[in-house]
Amino acid sequence: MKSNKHTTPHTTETEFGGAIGAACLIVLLPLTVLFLMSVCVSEEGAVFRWPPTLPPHSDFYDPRAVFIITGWISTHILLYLLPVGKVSEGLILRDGSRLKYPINGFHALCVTAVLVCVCVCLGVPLAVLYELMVPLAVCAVGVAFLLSLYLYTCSFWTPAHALAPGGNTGHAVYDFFIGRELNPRIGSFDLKYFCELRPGLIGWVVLNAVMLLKEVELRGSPSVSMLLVNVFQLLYVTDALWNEEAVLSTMDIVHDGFGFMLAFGDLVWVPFTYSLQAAFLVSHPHQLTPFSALAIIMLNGIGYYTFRKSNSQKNQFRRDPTHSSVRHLETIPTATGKRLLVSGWWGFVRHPNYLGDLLMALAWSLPCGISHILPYFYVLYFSVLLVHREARDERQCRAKYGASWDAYCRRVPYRIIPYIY
Ligand SMILES: NC(=O)C1=CN([C@@H]2O[C@H](COP(=O)(O)OP(=O)(O)OC[C@H]3O[C@@H](n4cnc5c(N)ncnc54)[C@H](OP(=O)(O)O)[C@@H]3O)[C@@H](O)[C@H]2O)C=CC1
Ligand SMILES: CC(C)=CCC[C@@H](C)[C@H]1CC=C2C3=C(CC[C@@]21C)[C@@]1(C)CC[C@H](O)C(C)(C)[C@@H]1CC3
Repeated sequence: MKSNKHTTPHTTETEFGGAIGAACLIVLLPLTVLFLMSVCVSEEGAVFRWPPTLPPHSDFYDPRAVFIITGWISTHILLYLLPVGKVSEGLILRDGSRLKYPINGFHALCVTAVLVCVCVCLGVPLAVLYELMVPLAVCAVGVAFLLSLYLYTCSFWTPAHALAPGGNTGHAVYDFFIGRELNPRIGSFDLKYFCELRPGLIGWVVLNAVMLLKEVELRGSPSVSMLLVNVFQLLYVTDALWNEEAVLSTMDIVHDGFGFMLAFGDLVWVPFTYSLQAAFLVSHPHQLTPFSALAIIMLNGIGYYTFRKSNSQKNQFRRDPTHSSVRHLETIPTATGKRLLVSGWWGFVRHPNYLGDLLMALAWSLPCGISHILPYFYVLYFSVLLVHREARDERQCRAKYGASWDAYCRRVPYRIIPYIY
């Protein structure tokens, strides 16, 4: 195969502070995960305490963790390869082709749920994974680094049209971080699509279940707070896998390369930081009053309704604008032939789905009480991620739709939160 090194024009625009920012993030992101997990299990649970309470070095490695992570990823590779469910086509690529993707993530979730139930019934001590959380995270970081090195190296044998628009600056560290290749595959196995929805996302809810089992082991029964966190987050993950096809049109699949940022995000950040609320509740039990439990359930319900309805409305409109559920909506034309919704959910704010997601994020943290900042880490990080994501999407839409996008922004002035942002 011919190397593309000398044939691809380099992108000049960078994000995250360029090569220096990327280098810092490559070091800081894994340290942040380990720091948060260590603080979470400590008695004080204090993020701002200095020096931080860290476990001894010996606690960072356990051979069982290597075995578990290898087994977990292998199981999900097998489930991905099972010929069940339909096969969908992604959006049209620059060379005019369309890739095929198996839509069987929901099956993988169901099989995992059955396996977890069988383990519990057979008395397999799953709660022991709670003690292995830090070595499991260390091992997942190792997998993310190895995978990113593999992706970066292989990208030099990829044709120029298969590279991501933003991951080809020529700065090795930056490109390693952002990802050079858009849709890296081994045969028909799509590495980015697999990582985005399977091992990390399903791993997150399994870790939550482990926390619940640990709580039962320690206190005899699960708390209302723990049940709420588990049910809310399971609903979110089930929704993502039930609507798996919709991920094929997200910017991560369509626009972003697959490098350290997404590999680490999918395999480490999602399972080990999104499960912090449940981990926190094991070491810091919190009693909810029936009224606060009800208020939190309502908040999650409103958030989920906003998130699902707005995502479904846009997906339906993009698939078939003449469908009875969307044809009454007001739209504006664009030069590309596509139209933009200016009424319904997308006439309320420019990102109603982000608003719903943020309301849910708050509902996942509130069951932990308000005595510590740690369970609110997800809300804070997620707000930053969505504001940054909104700005990136805005740039891409302005480039795509020009004056029509400006007209949409005038018509719908608020980005995520009405009258505030
Ligand atoms: N839990 C987590 O960690 C994360 C969750 N998310 C969630 O993922 C979901 C997907 O988010 P994301 O991929 O960022 O983007 P969106 O689903 O918000 O899609 C943005 C795209 O929608 C289209 N669009 C925008 N405005 C309109 C309009 N008025 N009418 C019609 N089409 C419009 C444009 O694409 P086009 O015109 O080309 O169709 C635009 O690029 C969200 O619900 C988000 O909250 C995202 C990141 C992390
Ligand atoms: C700090 C760091 C390394 C950030 C990387 C960002 C990733 C963690 C997120 C980028 C986009 C994501 C999406 C989801 C999870 C988080 C990441 C990977 C998602 C799978 C969550 C479930 C949703 O329903 C979704 C499928 C729409 C969503 C897609 C984007």
